[in-house]
Amino acid sequence: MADESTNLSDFDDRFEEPSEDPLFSIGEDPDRVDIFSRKELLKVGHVPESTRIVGRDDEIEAVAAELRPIVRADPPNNVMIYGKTGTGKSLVARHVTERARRAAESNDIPVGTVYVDCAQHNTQTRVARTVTRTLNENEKTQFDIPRTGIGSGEYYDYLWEILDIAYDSAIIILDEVDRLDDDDILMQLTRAKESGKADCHLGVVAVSNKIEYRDQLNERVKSSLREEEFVFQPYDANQLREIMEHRRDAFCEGVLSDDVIPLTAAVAAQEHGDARKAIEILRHAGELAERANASRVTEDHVRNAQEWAEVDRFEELLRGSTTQVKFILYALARLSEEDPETDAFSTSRIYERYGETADQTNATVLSEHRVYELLKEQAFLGVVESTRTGGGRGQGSYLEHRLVQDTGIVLKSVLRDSRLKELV
Ligand SMILES: Nc1ncnc2c1ncn2[C@@H]1O[C@H](COP(=O)(O)OP(=O)(O)OP(=O)(O)O)[C@@H](O)[C@H]1O
Repeated sequence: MADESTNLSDFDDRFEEPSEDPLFSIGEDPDRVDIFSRKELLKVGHVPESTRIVGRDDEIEAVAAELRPIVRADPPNNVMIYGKTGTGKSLVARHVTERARRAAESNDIPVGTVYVDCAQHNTQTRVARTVTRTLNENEKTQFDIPRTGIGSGEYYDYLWEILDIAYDSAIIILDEVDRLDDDDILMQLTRAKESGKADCHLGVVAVSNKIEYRDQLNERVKSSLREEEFVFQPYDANQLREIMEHRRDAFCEGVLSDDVIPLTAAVAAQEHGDARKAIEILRHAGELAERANASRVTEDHVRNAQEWAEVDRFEELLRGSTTQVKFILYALARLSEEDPETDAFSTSRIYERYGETADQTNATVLSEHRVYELLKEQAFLGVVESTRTGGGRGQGSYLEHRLVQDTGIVLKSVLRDSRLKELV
């Protein structure tokens, strides 16, 4: 592994000036048209200002009502926001929390706010560390909180002191809260005041796309959380269109063809009304136009960007699957392509094609039974649909399998695996 402290500028310098490196030469193409003017508006994680937030007024008002007491130095209510991915949960949580902080501060009430992505910080220690280090106001507390070497208990000790010294209230957003490996953190935070650990009001805004999350919490956590729940509904095509219209200025004037935003909205609405997907497809369509040196972003760029997004999503679904599983899916995809009249294929037919595929790349060929088991596993994951047929007279019943996703998408995705590339 490379030494962490290796300075890249120490590497052998073959190009005197960075601009001389042909790999990075931008070139002055007189016909080149700029596509983006403020691309950052389409970046994942960008928090748009309030004028760009569309169609969530009721939700913003509802969440704000729970946090409003902090403006009068009263305790806020805890909030739980559920909803499918890309429905604006994190956005609303962050937006309302920030506005609450500003409103309280204009009344001279200091409010601390922290955003924790629990997918990244999924242990009690990591969450406690992030919250403590973010809220630590060094000039007021004189604490220098270590990054490593102490456990959650010590972080909490610091935290309670920081809260007492620096704040009247604090709001902690726990995004993707279902990814936490331990719900004790919720107990610690929601009971801090009543258990006398801190004198500051603490509000938790928890966000999850798993509606069943609450049922998994233990009774003590549930009773201390006593939260207000909100469920965000997916966006329809009109709302998605509005959301993108409000970021149109990410592009240079006149480069978006008229049908680009409506088409992107229609595509994302079919998916399940995911605003993130819509914004990603729009950005990628622009990048494709840029790479092709086109002067406008067109419907074709959107369609290609949509396919790219689907291949990406399918790849995500296969993350962690072995190359053998990809051989099996490749075999099934090829069969479906070669024989479009047939809707589903028996295990033995897939096995035969799989054997040829594995042979071609000199990979180990698994037994038919193992392939059957792997197909059943893929059916469980929703990649394959397996149905039992009656079979003919004298034949027993057997399983037939078909791909759930479009064949082209599956092929593009599995062929990204370097072992399968040689099949092309
Ligand atoms: N109402 C809206 N107005 C403007 N932009 C929005 C709106 N809703 C979502 N977005 C944008 O869509 C993207 C996804 O939103 P967000 O991250 O809030 O979704 P989420 O529901 O938290 O999704 P996940 O569960 O996957 O985290 C962000 O870039 C966000 O800015």
